[in-house]
Amino acid sequence: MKTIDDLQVAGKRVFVRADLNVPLDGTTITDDGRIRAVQPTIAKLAAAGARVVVASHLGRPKGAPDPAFSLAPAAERLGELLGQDVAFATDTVGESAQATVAGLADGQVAVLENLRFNAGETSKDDAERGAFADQLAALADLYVGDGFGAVHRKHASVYDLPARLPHAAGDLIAAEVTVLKKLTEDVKRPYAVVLGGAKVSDKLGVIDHLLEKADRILIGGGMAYTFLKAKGHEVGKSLLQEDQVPAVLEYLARAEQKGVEFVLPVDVMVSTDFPDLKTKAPANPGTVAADAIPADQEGLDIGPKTRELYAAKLKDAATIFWNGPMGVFEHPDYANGTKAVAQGLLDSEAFTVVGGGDSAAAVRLLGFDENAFGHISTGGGASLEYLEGKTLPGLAALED
Ligand SMILES: Nc1ncnc2c1ncn2[C@@H]1O[C@H](COP(=O)(O)OP(=O)(O)O)[C@@H](O)[C@H]1O
Ligand SMILES: O=C(OP(=O)(O)O)[C@H](O)COP(=O)(O)O
Repeated sequence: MKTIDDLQVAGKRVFVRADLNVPLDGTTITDDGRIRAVQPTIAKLAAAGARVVVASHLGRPKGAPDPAFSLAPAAERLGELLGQDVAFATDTVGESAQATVAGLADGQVAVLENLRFNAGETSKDDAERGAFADQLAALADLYVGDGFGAVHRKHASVYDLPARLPHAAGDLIAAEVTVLKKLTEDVKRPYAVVLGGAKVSDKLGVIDHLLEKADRILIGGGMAYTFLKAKGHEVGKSLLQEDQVPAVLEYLARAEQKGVEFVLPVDVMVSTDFPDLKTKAPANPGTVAADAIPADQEGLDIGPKTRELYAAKLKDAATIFWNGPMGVFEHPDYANGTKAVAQGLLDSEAFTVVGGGDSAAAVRLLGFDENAFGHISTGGGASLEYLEGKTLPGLAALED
């Protein structure tokens, strides 16, 4: 893979595919970690005289403009971090984008509006994605892939665009791959993996591979309820991926055969209603045994006994990989499980890797020192699929 140092960027329009998918409260960025992570690449290109065109997705809009998912706040924050004005195009490939890019002088930076406001970005149809990639390619001379959090997506800006322009990997992708590679080669044991979060259907599949690698797999977050259901327990209104129950049963059986330890919640925090994340009004959750979730309740965090159990299961690990919060950490009443796991990583002697936009944000928002962890990856699904040994579209596309 070429790096940006291999490119002649002075005077050129350089398209940087970043992952600026940051958590927002309205238009306020609650954690800017992903912007800080890619800022050095953008600063380096600008300092070398490039006209930098930054593009990203944010959230999952449905292929059409939606102001709730605008990248305008991210563009503003990027400008603050760079200490220079950053232009913002109010569309991605239309008149505003074309005029904004045409107006860039050497060393200046622009951010385009959310790539996913265009159906072509995420289309499964090669021709539709290709047509959108052609429009993006018209805005640039060179391509730098540095959105590590999205390299597992076969999307136009990640996969099709680099085939149309001379390309290189940015410094963030290079750094992420260097650390994650270590976990695929020589892993110190016991190797514990903690999985949680809300993107359950995306992430359940990686367990298939982890069963060949990990010694211990701890399950929390929204993912836990599909496991509890597979164990024959009712899960009330909790997140459930019913169609994955047979796969989970197979994982549990294979783990037993292989001597891989699956650790599931023994108790959970529940409520009849999803908490108000805006006002953070007290939610007064109840605590119930994991096999006794009432039909009208939703599991929103691991319970106190599970917190202790998970801390104990992490204590003697030599390597820990963690993706996905243990609960709805954005509300203080459901943050304790995520806090306990973060603390569990720090209390171990292990080499620790935390992956994922929300997991990394949770660590910082809950007051932990990010430098105390071995590595904080900007990608959750991306790092899991990398560890799986899969060919990631956004990395394959950067190869020569
Ligand atoms: N039990 C649960 N029910 C619903 N949502 C949950 C639950 N546990 C965690 N979450 C949510 O999961 C989200 C993060 O999931 P995900 O995007 O998969 O993680 P990451 O970005 O770290 O890869 C958080 O917004 C959190 O509120
Ligand atoms: O947040 C992201 O992934 P993550 O939650 O796995 O860390 C990336 O920005 C990818 O977003 P997507 O899962 O909507 O494609």
